[in-house]
Amino acid sequence: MAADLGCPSDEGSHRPARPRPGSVAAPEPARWGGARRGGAGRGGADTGRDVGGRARSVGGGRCGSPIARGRGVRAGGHVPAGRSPRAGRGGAGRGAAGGGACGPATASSADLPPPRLRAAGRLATQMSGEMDKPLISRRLVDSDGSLAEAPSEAPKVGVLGSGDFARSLVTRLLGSGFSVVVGSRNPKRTAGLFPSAAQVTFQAEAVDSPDVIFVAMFREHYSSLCGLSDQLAGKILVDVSNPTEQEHLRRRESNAEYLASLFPTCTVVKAFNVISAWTLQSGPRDGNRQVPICSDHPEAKRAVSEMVQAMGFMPMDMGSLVSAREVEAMPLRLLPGWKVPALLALGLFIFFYVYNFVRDVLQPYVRDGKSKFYKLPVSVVNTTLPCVAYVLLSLVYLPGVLAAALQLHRGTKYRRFPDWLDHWLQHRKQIGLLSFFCAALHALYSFCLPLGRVSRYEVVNLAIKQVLANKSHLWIEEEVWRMEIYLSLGVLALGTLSLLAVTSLPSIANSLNWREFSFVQSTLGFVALVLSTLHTLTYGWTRAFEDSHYKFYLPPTFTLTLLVPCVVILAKGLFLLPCFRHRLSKIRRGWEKDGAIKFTLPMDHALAQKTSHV
Ligand SMILES: NC(=O)C1=CN([C@@H]2O[C@H](COP(=O)(O)OP(=O)(O)OC[C@H]3O[C@@H](n4cnc5c(N)ncnc54)[C@H](OP(=O)(O)O)[C@@H]3O)[C@@H](O)[C@H]2O)C=CC1
Ligand SMILES: [Cu+2]
Repeated sequence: MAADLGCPSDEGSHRPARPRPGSVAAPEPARWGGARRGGAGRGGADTGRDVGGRARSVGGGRCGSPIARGRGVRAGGHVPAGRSPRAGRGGAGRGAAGGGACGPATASSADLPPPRLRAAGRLATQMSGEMDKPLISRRLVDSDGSLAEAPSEAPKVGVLGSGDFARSLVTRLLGSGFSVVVGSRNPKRTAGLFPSAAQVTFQAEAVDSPDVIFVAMFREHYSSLCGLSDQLAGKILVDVSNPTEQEHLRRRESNAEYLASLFPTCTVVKAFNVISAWTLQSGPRDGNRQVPICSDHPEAKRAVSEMVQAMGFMPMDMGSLVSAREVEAMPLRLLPGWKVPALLALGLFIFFYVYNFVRDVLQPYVRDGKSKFYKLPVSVVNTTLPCVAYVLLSLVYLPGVLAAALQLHRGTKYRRFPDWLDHWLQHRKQIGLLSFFCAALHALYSFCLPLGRVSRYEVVNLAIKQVLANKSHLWIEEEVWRMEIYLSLGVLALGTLSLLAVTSLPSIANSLNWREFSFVQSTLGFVALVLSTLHTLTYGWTRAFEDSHYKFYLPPTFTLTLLVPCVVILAKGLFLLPCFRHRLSKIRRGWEKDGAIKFTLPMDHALAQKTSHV
């Protein structure tokens, strides 16, 4: 497959003349200063990590690649003699045949010089130390704020391409202490776009000295690099590209695998495709620090991982190059995990909106000819939102109840739940957050209600009626109490829900231990459900029993919404009964009804004896 895609070998390919249009800064020893933010290149330099030329340790140090440690890769960067870095991909055959992929006809993957990869490993090792150093060295910053010159001993990295991504990458690499050489088809035109510390030259010259070369180009232009295959042999090519959704669906082979098939004598590493040019430029943030990396060659992967760390990101080992397809799919995903919960929320919203419309707008219009269509934008929405929030909240706790019932029924926890229940359990967080969102909107709408003309006219009209009826004091004690309790319970329910929402944020969740997390999510979540139920009941009060509230024979909306939450609350109450609680806790600790495992609870021998042979 790979060989078919390759372009013919081009041993005698001509090289373009090599003028040096880009400024090559005079090398100077590095002295590291404070962090800064400021303009360099197009959008301003970011805070890169200054680690160049100082740290010498890896593996043992805290900047040692977790990938290398986790996978048992030797820190020395040694490749066993005779073992090709690309042996796993069968590159030797392709390279020797010279018919398919780009590359010298005689080159094979077995010819790949390990020292080159070792050098790359050392390069990254140099860069990866002392992560807490200031991000950009003062020496690298010109008086005009642009990046000036890279230190002489800084390891050299190549970048092919001069587009948006290349420019951000170069800025960050320079800020992280690397020396960068950019390869462009037209260096004269593009040199001005890069910080002056970067050397901008023709592609052929740019790939000569660095061992690691970023290919910051689109896939369709990869084959235009075939003429450089001699010089690229044995080097690490970093594929940063992303396909479009259509391309991803159409092609079975990832961009990185395609690049590897074009250059069988190179080692291809997939990395950085999930990081946008903007993030590269502005610096990593908590949410998007992870950089998935995959390659068939552990040493190359380690070298790139350590560069990733040196640039302030977090490498994530995704295995061999076959995973590149999965890595390339990552930026294409649109809110994975939210589709079903969002559709569920939308479905519930539409159902309750139509139901409320029929009861509150259509029925008065049909029966009395009263136009209440003004209720559509605010009033009907505000009666719908709490229904959706409340039902969604109960749907967060219903699958847990169903799972417990299933375990009780089966008498074991070692049988898989049906797929639908599994999926439901996995989506509880998203359903809960959507419930919080609807509840928060309901609170906002309720605050805004008095601002509308409707409530103003209603108050004035009521006042006029009172005056005409010669009544001076309107005070219905029961209504006052109902509303006070109703409001207070609503605020408490929303407050508890916000606590749940906040603790579901990864940064907060990570700071809690398991017991704290489950207390908040399980116990407080249940409290929120009970508070919401009481809020709904005080809203409904006696209306469920009054005929006038059955419009078109449809019961009031709140009675419908009470259905699922009440089932959940009752079931939870049921599972708290000692007989169910003990059995459930035994099952969850490994006991099985008819299975091989006869489990005895240490604290309760008598009960264990009674139930172990049920
Ligand atoms: N932009 C982003 O935020 C991200 C981009 N990426 C990936 O990075 C790669 C580059 O993206 P981006 O910088 O936005 O793209 P651009 O179109 O801005 O840049 C592509 C560069 O490729 C070079 N190139 C080399 N050969 C050719 C050719 N034959 N035809 C056209 N251009 C050629 C050009 O540089 P020159 O003229 O100097 O040779 C050009 O500047 C893509 O694969 C993209 O998927 C990945 C993550 C994020
Ligand atoms: Cu409410």
